[in-house]
Amino acid sequence: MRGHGRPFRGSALAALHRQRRHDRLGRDREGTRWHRSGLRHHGPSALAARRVRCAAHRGGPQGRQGVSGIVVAGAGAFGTALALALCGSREVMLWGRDAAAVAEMEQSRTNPRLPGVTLPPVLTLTADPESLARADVLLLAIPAQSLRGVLADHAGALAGKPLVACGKGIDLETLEGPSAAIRRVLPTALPLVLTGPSFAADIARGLPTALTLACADPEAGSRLQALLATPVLRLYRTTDLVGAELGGALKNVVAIACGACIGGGFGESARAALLTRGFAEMRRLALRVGAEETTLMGLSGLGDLVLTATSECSRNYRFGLSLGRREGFAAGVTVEGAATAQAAMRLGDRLGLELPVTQAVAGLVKGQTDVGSALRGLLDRPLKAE
Ligand SMILES: NC(=O)C1=CN([C@@H]2O[C@H](COP(=O)(O)OP(=O)(O)OC[C@H]3O[C@@H](n4cnc5c(N)ncnc54)[C@H](O)[C@@H]3O)[C@@H](O)[C@H]2O)C=CC1
Ligand SMILES: O=C(CO)COP(=O)(O)O
Repeated sequence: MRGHGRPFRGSALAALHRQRRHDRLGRDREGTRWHRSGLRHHGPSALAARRVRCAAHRGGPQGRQGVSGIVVAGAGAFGTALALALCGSREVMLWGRDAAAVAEMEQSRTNPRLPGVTLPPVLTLTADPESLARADVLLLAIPAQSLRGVLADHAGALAGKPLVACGKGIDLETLEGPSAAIRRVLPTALPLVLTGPSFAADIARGLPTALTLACADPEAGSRLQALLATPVLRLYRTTDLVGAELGGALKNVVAIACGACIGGGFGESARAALLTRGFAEMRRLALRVGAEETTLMGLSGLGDLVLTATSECSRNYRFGLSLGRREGFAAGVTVEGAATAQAAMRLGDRLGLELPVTQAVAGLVKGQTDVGSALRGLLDRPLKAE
């Protein structure tokens, strides 16, 4: 049973201690030490890493004082789902930029982007930017092309804190992922990435989900893992930020290709080929910019690709379907793969990499080609070793 509807009873500290005990057992089995004084990470975000430790110790009392431990920024489908998943046992606030939309959510206790889901009273909603300043840890469920702007607009509130990027895309201007955006705009913050196969609707309903949490500082990563995991939201940690965020970003491009393939009537065998060759491209690009193979093979890469490129619950896949069927697509729906296809193309060009599936998607999105021509272009490529 999930904790929705259970009032927060100031038990965040106790919950955290339980989690840490649990985590310590796991780490002992792995042969690593939990108790370690000092920080391994001595970069500009060392202060933020220290904050993680302090937040872990202060979670309960802070909650009782009404100072939010965790703020989820971005009251769309994913931000709302994450806030719902965490709010049963922790002090969580969901922040949205649009005061009218937040007021409507507060009044109806629903989010139109998550039909059929009720927001429990324990989940606090706000449009007040001051709430960002009071957070110990922030989850940023913001689309990739807006992230840098949000970081800059709220720099004073976010500087020096652990910032968990939950969006999946590559910035069209900088050709960087969310962790680099955080480092670029807020060098004193501690960037983390939360990514992996997870539809907001599934998380919001409390269905079991496993995600990757990436943090360059292993100790801070462990603490955030303990803070953000729930009985049904299982987090695996890695220090490979680049691999985690690129897997999450690039799978959206391949999902558009797979949707277009089915929408155009080219069949499931062709989709399997696109998924596999698309994954080869994801791997080629990600490894070139420093990602680790194991990350690409894990939840944030292959895992999320399999989910997104085969399910009509995915907006990227559905967008691809509409391209294949030559239908329109609803405006205002977040389709990260559209911009990320262009960004990945530019990155590939800069690095001298061949990314034919990405190129086809970029052409489709821009209306420069149709699905039939794009597929023929892929089939006509010179025969080569796999
Ligand atoms: N919906 C899903 O199943 C999942 C989504 N994600 C990722 O999460 C990110 C957000 O997606 P969703 O929440 O689904 O999209 P959404 O379209 O439901 O919501 C996006 C939210 O971002 C907010 N936003 C946009 N620009 C903003 C800005 N400048 N300042 C403040 N807020 C801003 C919007 O107001 C909106 O509330 C995307 O990168 C997506 O790939 C990741 C995993 C699952
Ligand atoms: O990232 C997702 C699933 O892991 C959500 O996919 P869409 O953005 O395509 O809906």
